[in-house]
Amino acid sequence: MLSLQGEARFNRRAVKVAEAQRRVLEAVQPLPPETAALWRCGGRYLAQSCEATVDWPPFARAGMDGYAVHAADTAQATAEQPAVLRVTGTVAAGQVYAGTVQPGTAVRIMTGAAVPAGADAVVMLEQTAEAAEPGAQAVLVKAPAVPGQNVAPRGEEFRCGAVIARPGTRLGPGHIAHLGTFGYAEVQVHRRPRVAIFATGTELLPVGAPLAPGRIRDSNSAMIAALVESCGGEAIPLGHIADDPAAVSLALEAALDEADAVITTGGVSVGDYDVMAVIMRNLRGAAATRAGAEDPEGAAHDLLGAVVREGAQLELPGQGAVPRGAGHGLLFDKVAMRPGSPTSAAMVNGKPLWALSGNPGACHVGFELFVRPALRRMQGSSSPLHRTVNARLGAAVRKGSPHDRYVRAVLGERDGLWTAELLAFNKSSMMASLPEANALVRIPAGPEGAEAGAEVTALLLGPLHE
Ligand SMILES: Nc1nc2c(c(=O)[nH]1)N[C@H]1C(S)=C(S)[C@@H](COP(=O)(O)OP(=O)(O)OC[C@H]3O[C@@H](n4cnc5c(N)ncnc54)[C@H](O)[C@@H]3O)O[C@H]1N2
Ligand code: MOO
Ligand SMILES: [Mg+2]
Repeated sequence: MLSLQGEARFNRRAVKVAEAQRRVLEAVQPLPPETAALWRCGGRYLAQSCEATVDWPPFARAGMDGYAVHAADTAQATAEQPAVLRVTGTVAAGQVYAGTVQPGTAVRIMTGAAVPAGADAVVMLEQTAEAAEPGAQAVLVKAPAVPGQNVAPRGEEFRCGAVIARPGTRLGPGHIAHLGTFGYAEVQVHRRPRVAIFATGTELLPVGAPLAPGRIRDSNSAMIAALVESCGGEAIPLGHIADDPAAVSLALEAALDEADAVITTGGVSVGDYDVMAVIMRNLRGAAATRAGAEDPEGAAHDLLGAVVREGAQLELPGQGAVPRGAGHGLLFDKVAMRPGSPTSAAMVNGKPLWALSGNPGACHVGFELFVRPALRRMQGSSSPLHRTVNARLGAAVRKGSPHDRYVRAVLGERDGLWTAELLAFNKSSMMASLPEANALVRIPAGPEGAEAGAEVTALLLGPLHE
């Protein structure tokens, strides 16, 4: 069985969270654009610039059902002494009134219809009455109208040519409404990353299996799939694999062939069976190996295959230069944070590979900090990192830590300020607090934790209204 010898397993160098994020974001590229039907574009990232193709509204539009009038005709109107206007026709939404409204006349009009030429105001139906004389075709206006009343002028909201959405914008329902308005039946959006996911761990069982002594179900794979889908990726679940280097290497190669990115969970620490740690370690030397290789793809293949053939006896080059954005090699294999310190990431032939921790809490944090921003970037996002807010801690944190901690929390508003209540059961190995958390709160490294009311940074995990 695979085993890392001596000191070799301990010389991983921790990088800071921001540096690890920078390395991942520099390494990945937006996927090519594709054409998608507008109604399927919610949550997708624009790969084109979109402009208003007409003034909006495109014509002066009635905002009420009532009568289109000359405001001046109604200046003296009261309930007791209404203005009497001759009604010359009706215009429904979608119709265009052929004539011009002359002084002393009115046209009955419906909400959304084009206000006829000549009229400068719409009087709502409730401020009018039918004329008493039968067949008189007249309306009594009981209140004065002012010019422009209940009329949305042409171009009030958008001028033709104005930019309505830029490349990198994540399309929400509001953007979709604009694009529909301006005739974008199809839109150029970045392709969704196809993300293969597999778990390593001999103890793992499929979710549908009964428990057996010492065994647990692979819940991380499904959690990661949900996380991938929540940021626009397409999850390709590949199941779980025993801690067998040959099997894991093969699965990894198949996953890399099939997908744009791969996420694994488990086996990244220093245990005897932590297979992913060895695979990531072998990618450490990738830059050096590749420089001397005639066939870079072949070299990459060897780097994975070497685990199978040679296990821990590999000749491992030193840390060397990290090939940032270069498309192949380790990005980091330790992060100065809790939980998730063994979280690792690499590029393999231009595709990102994340080896997340097996501990569910650490797996979740690793995804949020290093995978979500990158999947956003692969979709062309112009702001891939989490939105953060400054919040006050609801209660003191008594525990110090040598590294920044990312603690699951519920963020809410108290006395007009964001307040973060840290959740119980938020250790790396725990999952009880996962569903409730709407933020990850950063507790800075230090010997003493933090006081109640201390200002902290909270990374928003999802829309707060959900
Ligand atoms: N001697 C040391 N031991 C450990 C260290 C260390 O520095 N020195 N680091 C600890 C830290 S921190 C973490 S985090 C974990 C990381 O463990 P791995 O990423 O190697 O994960 P595993 O060993 O495979 O599993 C850990 C834990 O999670 C459970 N697990 C694994 N996969 C799944 C899954 N798909 N679904 C649900 N649960 C899963 C697994 O059964 C273990 O209980 O290492 C510490 N150890
Ligand atoms: O770094 Mo580990 O994820 O804390 O427990
Ligand atoms: Mg382990």
